[in-house]
Amino acid sequence: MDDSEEIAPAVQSILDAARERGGSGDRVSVTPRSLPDAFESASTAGRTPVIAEIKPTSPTAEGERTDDPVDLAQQMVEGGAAALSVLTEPEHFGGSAETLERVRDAVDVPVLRKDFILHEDQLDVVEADVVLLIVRFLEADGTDDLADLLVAARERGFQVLVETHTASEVEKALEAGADIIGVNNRDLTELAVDLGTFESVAPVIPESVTLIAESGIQTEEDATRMRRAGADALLVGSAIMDHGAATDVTANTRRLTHADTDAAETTTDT
Ligand SMILES: O=P(O)(O)OC[C@@H](O)[C@@H](O)c1c[nH]c2ccccc12
Repeated sequence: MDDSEEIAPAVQSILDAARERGGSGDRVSVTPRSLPDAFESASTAGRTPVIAEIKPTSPTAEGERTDDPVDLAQQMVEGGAAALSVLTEPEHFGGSAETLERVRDAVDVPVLRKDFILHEDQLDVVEADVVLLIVRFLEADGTDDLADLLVAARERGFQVLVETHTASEVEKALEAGADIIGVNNRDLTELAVDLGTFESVAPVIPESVTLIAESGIQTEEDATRMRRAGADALLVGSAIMDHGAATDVTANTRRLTHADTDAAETTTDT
């Protein structure tokens, strides 16, 4: 499938840059901190499982946060984040592998490496507990196959979050053997966010899969809405980082980790 004409120009530019990046050459081998266990212990402790994302900037953000990512990470954990996500994409998100390394050294929670991995050697950049593979971007010519990359990532010890946006992408993720699936509420063709995306896609995903609602979650109501629709965890960036403003990251995180934790169970009763 050739989607190059449909993808937003900002996203195309991210992909073009990603194609150029290689790995370090040395094969990474990691002993990961379990993501499902981290969600489980947050739930047991009465918190909504949240992956808080360190994203200094992005094509849709206004401004850039320049404070120390390690400080931000500690504030997120203090606010009850079950896991962290760190952008390592340098050109459009202000990320780096070094940032992820420093953050992972400073906290005990699992850390997701957020990047645009298109080839196996791009897995060999930095140790992380989880890596992201985006179904949509692995359909283009010249990229590795999703199923092969999933195996390659697991061989290195990584857990894998497979990102989807539609039911047919979920189908592909399941066929490839994904056991942690994210549904991105942000549409990569227009960069518009619609929380209805998660609600419409979630029902096709089996119970056995760890299911994550990604993007566009701003308020406690949004968090509750995603939990009611079946999210085991929420991936939140902008609402916690609050780009451009020196707001309280701990309080921003706490607001969402203390959103209605009964919401996920409520649906199973009805
Ligand atoms: O800032 P938000 O709307 O809370 O979104 C976080 C996260 O879901 C988003 O950054 C994201 C989802 N998938 C991605 C893939 C690459 C880079 C970034 C992303």
